[in-house]
Amino acid sequence: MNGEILPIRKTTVAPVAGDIQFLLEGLPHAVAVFDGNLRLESWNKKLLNILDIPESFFRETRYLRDFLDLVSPDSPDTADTVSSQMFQEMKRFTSARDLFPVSFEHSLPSGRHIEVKGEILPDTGYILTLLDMTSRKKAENLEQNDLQEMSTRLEEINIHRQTMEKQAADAVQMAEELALAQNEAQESARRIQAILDAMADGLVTIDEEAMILTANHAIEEMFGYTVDEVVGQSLLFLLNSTFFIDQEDMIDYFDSLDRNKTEFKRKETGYRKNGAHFPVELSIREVHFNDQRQYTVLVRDISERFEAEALIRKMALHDSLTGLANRNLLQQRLDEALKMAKRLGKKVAVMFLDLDMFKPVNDLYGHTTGDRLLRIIAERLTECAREVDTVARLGGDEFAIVFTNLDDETVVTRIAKRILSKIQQPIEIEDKIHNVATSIGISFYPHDSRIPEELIRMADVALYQAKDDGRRLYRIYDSQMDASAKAEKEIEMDLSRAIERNELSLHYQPQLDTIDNSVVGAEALARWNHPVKGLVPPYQFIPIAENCGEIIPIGQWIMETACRQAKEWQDKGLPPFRVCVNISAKQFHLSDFTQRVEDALTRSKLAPQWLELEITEGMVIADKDSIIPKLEKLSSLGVNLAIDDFGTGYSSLAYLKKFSVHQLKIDQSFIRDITEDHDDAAITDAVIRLGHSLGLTVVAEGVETEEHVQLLRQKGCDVLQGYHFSKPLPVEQFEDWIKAHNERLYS
Ligand SMILES: Nc1nc2c(ncn2[C@@H]2O[C@H](COP(=O)(O)O[C@H]3[C@@H](O)[C@H](n4cnc5c(=O)[nH]c(N)nc54)O[C@@H]3COP(=O)(O)O)[C@@H](O)[C@H]2O)c(=O)[nH]1
Repeated sequence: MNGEILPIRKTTVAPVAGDIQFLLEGLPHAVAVFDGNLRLESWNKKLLNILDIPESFFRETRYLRDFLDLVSPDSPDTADTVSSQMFQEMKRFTSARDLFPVSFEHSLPSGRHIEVKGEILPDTGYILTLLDMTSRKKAENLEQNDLQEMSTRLEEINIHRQTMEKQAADAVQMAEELALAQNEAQESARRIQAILDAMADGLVTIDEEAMILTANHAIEEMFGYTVDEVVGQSLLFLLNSTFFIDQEDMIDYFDSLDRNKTEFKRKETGYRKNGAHFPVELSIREVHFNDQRQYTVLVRDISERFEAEALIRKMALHDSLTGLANRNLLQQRLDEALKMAKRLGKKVAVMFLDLDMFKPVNDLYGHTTGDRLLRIIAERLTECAREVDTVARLGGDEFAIVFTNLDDETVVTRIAKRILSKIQQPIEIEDKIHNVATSIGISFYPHDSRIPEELIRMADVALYQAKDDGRRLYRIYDSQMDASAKAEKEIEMDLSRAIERNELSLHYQPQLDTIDNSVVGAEALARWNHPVKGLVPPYQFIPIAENCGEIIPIGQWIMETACRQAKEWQDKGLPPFRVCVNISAKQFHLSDFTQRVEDALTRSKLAPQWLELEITEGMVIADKDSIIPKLEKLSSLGVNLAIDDFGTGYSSLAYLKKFSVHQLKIDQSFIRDITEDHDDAAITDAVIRLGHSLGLTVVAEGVETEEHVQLLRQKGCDVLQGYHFSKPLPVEQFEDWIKAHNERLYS
């Protein structure tokens, strides 16, 4: 009885052609059965669906060859694939005697992916089964980080599974019925066995003692045993069950099944001959034969579904790049930590972190480097935190940590200090050293709040404060921060609409040649006329715009407006002078920044030598090597480059030599007290000499008095700017000022 299905239930139904058809329709895959001459004998409807053919196709006599033509048309572009070669081979045969069993995967012209199986039938004939693997194939190709697609995949697998379950259940039932007629029709039974053997799911029948009576071919493939080795064993032989204690227990379980239900499902662990474990789903049905109770057990390998579900669970809670917890898991852990802290009278801390200088690394060296850097940061954070804490990546360069079970808050401040120093350690990626840092905000339960969402918000507010206070430091939340954070958020929102609402304008402050007092330049300074708050000074809104990224559109608007204005003045006949535009770090580090400058010049038709870009020392020092080509490109365009606020940063001669800059602007803090403070005077003197030794023009800003003018003239400073000449003025007033100045100068 090796591999055959035993008669299970007495029936009056005799196995006639209609039964075979019925059975074929119940199978989970498309089937075509051919006689010894490879002429189509029977088929099921799934064959029509999978091959996309109408029922009329079967009106004429069909042969195996016709099907192979449908599955793999002779086309040069498919001829190279293994499956196409296989089909070519099969097409050469004219009778079932020449054929051989096949099993391979193939992509249909329709895009469906199928598994093709061909088996020689016991007496004579051939059975071709086509299993639709499209959803499984799609699932194999899924990107790990595409959670959405994974969900779709699971849905597809589930639908596929449900369909298979239904079909398999039907098949089992039909097998039972048809098997009853074995004695009357051995021929049909053998055919049935062949068809059941073509099933992808394993099928065993067991007696009341849970001993295996029959098994189909899929059981062999699934477990690695031959049917002979399986038959006569307990069902437990195929399982590594943590549910069934022993054979007795299993028998009790079967006994206890609800007789009113037709089918029972259990998830179990399959146990292969080679010792490997794999998840299986058992669908158990009770049947009666000669007054004896027996069971059919359909065994489905659910490894794929199991893995997909596990992966989805993991992806739903973890960041795919770093493997850290994601926002969802962080929230879960925070909830748990708060519950535990409440019970045990402990404290909990929420820490928010935001990397400084990550964006330029990402922009300049690409996302691969950016990703590697983030992974290193994740490792460092994990090293700093304790085992019990949850380290999460919230997205981009934002991280968070939940500290649980704290006795006192100092543990967290100690860890914050450790993190600050650890993150600042240089990171080497592909022979390149990168320097990033982090700002940290912290809130505490129960001190700040008992509500998880509030604690998160407060840590975020504290983080903002840390950034405002100069970055690379940590701040602990206090309620004062809320008011300023709220105001800042409001400004952020309003700023995003400032351009379209026409609330921004530029004021211009003249720069004069020290020798002849002619106007050589005008610095464009942004002004924001807020509808409610009135005039908001740039030192208030520019840093916020930088923080929230709004500086990119605002900075672009400023550059375009200044270029247009300069050209307009030239067209009006004013003696030409440079228009100087402050460029923020975020703007400058844009990969297409030079293109943006070129576009502004093209659109305004301003010649490049009349545009000066003011950048700060910090901006260029942060990434010297990659900045040099950018500065060179700008310089080759003919645009002037000035280092703003010189003296307040690195003031390194070495970098100045390398950069194609044209001008140094001495910071106004040195000029203010230059007449009284010897140090300021000495620094100003040194900067002027340094600038000249490098062939640069030196500009002094913040010139407020005639004494300033005299002293700076004495020291050889080239250009002067400050309230002594004029405050920054709106366009019309600036025009009036310049006309009056020129009249005085040249009349
Ligand atoms: N990225 C951009 N930053 C900008 C832009 N416009 C302004 N800013 C930056 O905002 C800061 C404040 O600017 P503002 O209030 O306009 O102050 C400038 C001058 O008004 C002021 N100044 C000039 N002369 C004097 C003086 O004699 N005394 C005195 N007390 N202040 C004076 O100095 C500011 C110009 O500074 P700088 O840019 O360093 O040349 C300021 O940091 C601006 O950079 C913008 O469009 N984009």
